[in-house]
Amino acid sequence: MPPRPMIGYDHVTKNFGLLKAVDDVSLDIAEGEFVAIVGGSGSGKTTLLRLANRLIEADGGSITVEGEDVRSVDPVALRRRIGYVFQSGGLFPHLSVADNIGITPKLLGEPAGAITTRVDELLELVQLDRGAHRDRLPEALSGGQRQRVGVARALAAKPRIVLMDEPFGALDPLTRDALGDDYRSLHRSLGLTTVMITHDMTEAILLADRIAVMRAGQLLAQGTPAELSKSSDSYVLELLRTPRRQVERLNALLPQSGAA
Ligand SMILES: Nc1ncnc2c1ncn2[C@@H]1O[C@H](COP(=O)(O)OP(=O)(O)OP(=O)(O)O)[C@@H](O)[C@H]1O
Repeated sequence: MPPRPMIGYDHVTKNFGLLKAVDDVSLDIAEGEFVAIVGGSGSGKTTLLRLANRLIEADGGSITVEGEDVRSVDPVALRRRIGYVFQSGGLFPHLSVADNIGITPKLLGEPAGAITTRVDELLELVQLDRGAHRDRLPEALSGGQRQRVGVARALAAKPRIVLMDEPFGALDPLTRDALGDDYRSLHRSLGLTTVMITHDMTEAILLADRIAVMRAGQLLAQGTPAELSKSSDSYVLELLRTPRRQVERLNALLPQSGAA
């Protein structure tokens, strides 16, 4: 028998009025896996992600998290078990970095001393200097620093699963690369299961073990980049060709030596 998935979508459907935002999607995400969801704007990626922690309720099919049907789990309890990183950080503007990171442990009733220790551990984990950052407000951080705080906050309640909605999309390419690599290391060292939405196929190929391609609410294809490259679907092949075409154009434009 195959091991039980950490997240299992079984023929899941979500409608908004007449629109099928998620249309009969089945997808299993194994423990420890890093899965990227790619697809055009409006293809249902965010809806699919939010169905897992019941920020949105499904109309049909079923979803399990760690083997439990999410409908049988209290939504607030479920969300504390699943870290969520928003595109823009989603930090509370009036709370300091430390209070943003510590908000879930505080809601869980942990003692103040334990929260302080946890916040400091998390700042170190996401490579932010404690002294310089713990008391700042989000407005006094760069975009990359805000996303690091967003990751720290998502990890505060020690979740086994992290969902990320375009976490690095709004960052400059160097910061984006660094943060992606750092998060990938955390994913591995903490034994997380991660589902990340991205518009960037290169990022998906470099960071994820497996890629799920959405189009018009449907899951068009899923697999490793090598498996997807054998797809018979022209949209999937086109998505996969994009990074290679960019490299070819770059190679043609940049001199080979000194380009690194
Ligand atoms: N609360 C809602 N009410 C009505 N329609 C919605 C709602 N949320 C999403 N939709 C619609 O469902 C479809 C899928 O939206 P979703 O946000 O899941 O797409 P996406 O692939 O994440 O898009 P993007 O990449 O632009 O964020 C879109 O057509 C969107 O307009």
